[in-house]
Amino acid sequence: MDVTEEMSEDLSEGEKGDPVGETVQNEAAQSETSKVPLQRTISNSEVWSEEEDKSERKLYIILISLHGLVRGHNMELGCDSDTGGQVKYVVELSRALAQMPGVYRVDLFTRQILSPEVDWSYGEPTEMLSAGTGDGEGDIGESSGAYIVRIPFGPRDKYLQKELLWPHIQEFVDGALAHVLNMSKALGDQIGGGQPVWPYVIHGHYADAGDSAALLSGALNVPMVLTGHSLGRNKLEQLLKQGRQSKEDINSNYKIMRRIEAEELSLDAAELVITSTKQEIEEQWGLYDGFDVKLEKVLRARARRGVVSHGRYMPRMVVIPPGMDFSNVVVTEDAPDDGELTLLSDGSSLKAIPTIWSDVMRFLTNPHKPMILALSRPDPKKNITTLLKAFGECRPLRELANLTLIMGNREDIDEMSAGNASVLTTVIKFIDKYDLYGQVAYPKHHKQSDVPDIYRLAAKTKGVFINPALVEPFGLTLIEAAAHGLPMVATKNGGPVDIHEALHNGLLVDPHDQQAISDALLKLLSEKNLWNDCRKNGLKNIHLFSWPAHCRTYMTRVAACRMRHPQWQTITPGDEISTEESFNDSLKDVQDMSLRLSVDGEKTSLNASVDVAASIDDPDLQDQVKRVLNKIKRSGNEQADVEKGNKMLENIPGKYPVLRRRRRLIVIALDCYDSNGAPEKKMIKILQEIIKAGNLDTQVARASGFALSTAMPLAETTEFLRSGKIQLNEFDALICSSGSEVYYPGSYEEDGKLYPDPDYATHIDYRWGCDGLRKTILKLLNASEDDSDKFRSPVQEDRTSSNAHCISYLIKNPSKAMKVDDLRQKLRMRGLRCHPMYCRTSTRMQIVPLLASRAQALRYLFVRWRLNLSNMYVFLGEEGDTDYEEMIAGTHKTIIMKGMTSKGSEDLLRTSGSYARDDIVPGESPLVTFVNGDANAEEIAGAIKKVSLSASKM
Ligand SMILES: O=c1ccn([C@@H]2O[C@H](COP(=O)(O)OP(=O)(O)O[C@H]3O[C@H](CO)[C@@H](O)[C@H](O)[C@H]3O)[C@@H](O)[C@H]2O)c(=O)[nH]1
Ligand SMILES: O=P(O)(O)OC[C@H]1O[C@](O)(CO)[C@@H](O)[C@@H]1O
Repeated sequence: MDVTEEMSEDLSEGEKGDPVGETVQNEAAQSETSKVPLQRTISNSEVWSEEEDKSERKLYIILISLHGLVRGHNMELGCDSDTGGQVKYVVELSRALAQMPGVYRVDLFTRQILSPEVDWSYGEPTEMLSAGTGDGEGDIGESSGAYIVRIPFGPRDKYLQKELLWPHIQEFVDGALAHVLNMSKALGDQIGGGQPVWPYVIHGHYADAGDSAALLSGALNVPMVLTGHSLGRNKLEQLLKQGRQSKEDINSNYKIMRRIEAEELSLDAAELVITSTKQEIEEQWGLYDGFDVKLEKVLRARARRGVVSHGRYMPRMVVIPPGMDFSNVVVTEDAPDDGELTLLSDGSSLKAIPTIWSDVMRFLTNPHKPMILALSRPDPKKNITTLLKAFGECRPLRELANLTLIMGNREDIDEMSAGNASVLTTVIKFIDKYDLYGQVAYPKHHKQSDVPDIYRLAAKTKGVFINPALVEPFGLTLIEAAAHGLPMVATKNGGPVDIHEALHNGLLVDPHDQQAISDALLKLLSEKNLWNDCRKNGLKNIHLFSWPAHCRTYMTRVAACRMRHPQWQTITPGDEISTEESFNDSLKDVQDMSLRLSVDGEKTSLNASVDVAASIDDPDLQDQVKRVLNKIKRSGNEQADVEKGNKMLENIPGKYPVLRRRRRLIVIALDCYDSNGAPEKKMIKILQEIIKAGNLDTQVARASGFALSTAMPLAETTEFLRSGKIQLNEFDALICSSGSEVYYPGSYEEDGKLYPDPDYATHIDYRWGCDGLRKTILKLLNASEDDSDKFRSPVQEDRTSSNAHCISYLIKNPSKAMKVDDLRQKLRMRGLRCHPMYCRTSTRMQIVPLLASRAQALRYLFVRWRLNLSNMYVFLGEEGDTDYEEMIAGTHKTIIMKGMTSKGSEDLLRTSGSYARDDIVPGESPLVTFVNGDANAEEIAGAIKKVSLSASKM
């Protein structure tokens, strides 16, 4: 049964909804033409208002493109599977966004690669792409502009192609988080009046950066945007269709299942998905569990009418095609002449022509013939070999034209990746087979600056650009060709359909149909009028693809997202305070301040107090006083006297977690349970030893804290600790119920009762639809809410373990339980975004919010209390609950205790054919060490030292 039908009782209101996604592309440019039927012109009021934002907003935007071969000058494009159009896209987008009024800084995060295998420029920690335009009042801001920020992660001295980066994503996220916290603070000092300037949006490009952006935006509680560029499900479909590799081989070569899961997670977390074409929404994203065209329509219509959707969400999709950098384009609207080529055939003026022309022409017997140009990475999916066959087997085409293949740069084919090498070998074999010598050019090298000249050469010969890719998500080369007056023949699969609809500059073909390819090329090359029309149309409409127009639409769409950023409800002394002494000094200052207020005017009115607060020089102190006053205001007593504030301030030391004053946190996350899911007694002993180990070194002991991280709820955790006579306040933090609650023993406590951190609750609340989930899970698992029916029901809600952000179930028979992969898929298909997991030796299933987990809880401690992740030491077993893998990697240090856990819950994690643990966790890392489960305090302290040392050598 169709999912929307199945949900009919929830979503019964047969709304019509708008068409899915919206093509609001480049409306500013669009107003210059009325010819483009597929685009909806959005109204001026929807467009980012320059005037308003120039004065009021100073935005900080983060883009992520992960693999690291990204730089602002002489980009290496087309060399391998990492150096594709996305690199150019993100660099040009960063520059263009930084030019937008209201945008202060754009950071493009990528990997720092310090390896002799790649150019030194990829190792520079930062690179300025463009200077800022200041704050709109003529000042150039200190940190404004567009920057590439290179974050080290994974092996420092090795280049890793994008398919191998998956196990290192957690480390990237932590490194990026540290940068964001510093930058937000620095920007706060520069332009935010001392308040942190949080990222306005975090935008992931491609699956890997989407995965990272989901975690980072979740850790910071800011909106996420996604651009897919090229989608895994589509690639898998196409590769299977080609029939050359089995699904297993495709998975092992391309890590395709891990990539697909990353794309699904990105859909779960993103507020907005930017696509380059309409086709990408319907036919590509439509293949994903987490996106359903029909359901998206219904949910959007309901949201517009304010009708509840029972916690179901679909990201908003919007078509905004990329722009182009026109600065290197030289073209005249008139038909080209071949004057420069004539000079060349004289042999007298070689110097007058671009070098790349002679590099191409040396292959050709008659360089005056029209040139069929293909320019792409030598990736099998670009289908260059079918083009070669089409050319080689079509006599009239060979007589009429030459073929030029620009396939990146190469030194030695044997050194290239298997896929790329096989394309090049086949090309050379076909040239030989069809005896195409003198008719096909395939230069070994070209520079980025040569690319415009290559298009110009093809246009001069009245040639044609061809992109025969099996599927092309967008196709930057097609707009580049059009901008140079070169008509196109392009695949009818993917973006070219939209490009053709906008530009009318050529013909579309079935890329699997060799005959159709040669026919289309012949037609376009031989019908002069058609060729001229296509050239003119392309040139006339190319302005539709402009970056400034892209950015205006982009900013409008982002502005419509529900804005979120870290906000603490509870009183927190200023961010600056890092030592106990300075903390106490500041606190005393605030108390003095308050005391003065109350002495000066006993019943000082709140407004008068606010005025006095405003006169305090120190912004942090001022902030603290304001917070207290606001709190009084919120209490509803307009004329509240300041004594009340004093009382609250006096109470701060007792209420305020000591975490901020810690330099090091030892986190114990050992999942040791017996077959009933009860905590094993041996845990007590090991907890005692770890605490002892942490206190052994008296120098660091004072600044060291402990946290316990567990699937158990608070009551059970407390009970267990008591049974071992371990004081609750040995721990600074308790991360309970699989990361759905955080407690600070000794703080947030009233009448001996411990309350969870309310700010954490707000932080993880994103997309949490508790009631909808409860209902759906009962349906999916064929379970019953009725206690009298509980013997028949395969699961039963464990109410004592559930809380506002965790639904816990007892599993009756783990061998029959649905795997996490399956359950998550079914929930996603219904628009329910959450984090399902099994724990306590598969005796419990817990559903927590999408971005809540024990790993994310540690990131929260970093954001909230500035306890740097790299100063955390996490103790784990060799197995654990299904959220355990995410805790192994990251910038924290991990100590794995051997033989501690007899059984985890991993059996219930993945279905067969899914991705593997190696795609989540790095095989070896200097940040991970091992110690025996029966180790004593000295041995444990030794392991802590050992991992610190190996980490310091990274
Ligand atoms: O030898 C080469 C090959 C390519 N390029 C350049 O690299 C870019 C390639 O981009 P594109 O043709 O769009 O293909 P991909 O590399 O596959 O890029 C992916 O990302 C792009 C941006 O989203 C989308 O347009 C594509 O459809 C998608 O496959 C273009 O600027 C080319 O000029 C070179 O400079 N030299
Ligand atoms: O073949 P795939 O894996 O879909 O990758 C293509 C993508 O990879 C890149 O080349 C680099 O990330 C992109 O430019 C492009 O989006």
